[in-house]
Amino acid sequence: MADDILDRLQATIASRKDTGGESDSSYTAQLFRRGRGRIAQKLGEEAVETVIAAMGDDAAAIVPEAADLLYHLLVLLADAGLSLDDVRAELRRREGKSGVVEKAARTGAAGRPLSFSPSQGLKP
Ligand SMILES: N=c1c2ncn([C@@H]3O[C@H](COP(=O)(O)OP(=O)(O)OP(=O)(O)O)[C@@H](O)[C@H]3O)c2ncn1[C@@H]1O[C@H](COP(=O)(O)O)[C@@H](O)[C@H]1O
Repeated sequence: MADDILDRLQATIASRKDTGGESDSSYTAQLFRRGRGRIAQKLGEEAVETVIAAMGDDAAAIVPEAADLLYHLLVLLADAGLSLDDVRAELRRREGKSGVVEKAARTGAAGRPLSFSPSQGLKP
């Protein structure tokens, strides 16, 4: 059995997908049955609940919301035929590359904040 809880959870989710989403007693199977739109909607709800918890005073309240978020993200990845390894590979590709430098290369804005004027909108 995998050491890491995320790997074990991913394996459980994959096994629910393999059953063809038939089990009534499995929330994961129900999600697969309802399809990508429902899974994405639940992920969005859990993200909003995480944000709401983050805006409160109780840091510990973020933890269960983060767990809901990660669980639903793993279901979404599985539904799309992807896995944590795909995300790990992307994170490895980014490793050591500053987010500020990456953004500057993408926008040409050298990390400067955008300015706003009513006539011209947002400009770097
Ligand atoms: N980690 C989780 C997990 N986190 C959250 N959830 C479910 O996600 C749902 C979260 O949705 P909400 O908070 O909006 O609650 P809700 O109102 O009941 O949800 P909806 O009716 O709106 O869908 C709840 O039903 C939770 O029980 C999870 N369900 C399952 N797992 C893991 O998945 C495994 C397999 O679960 P089953 O597929 O149910 O056997 C379990 O052993 C756990 O390890």
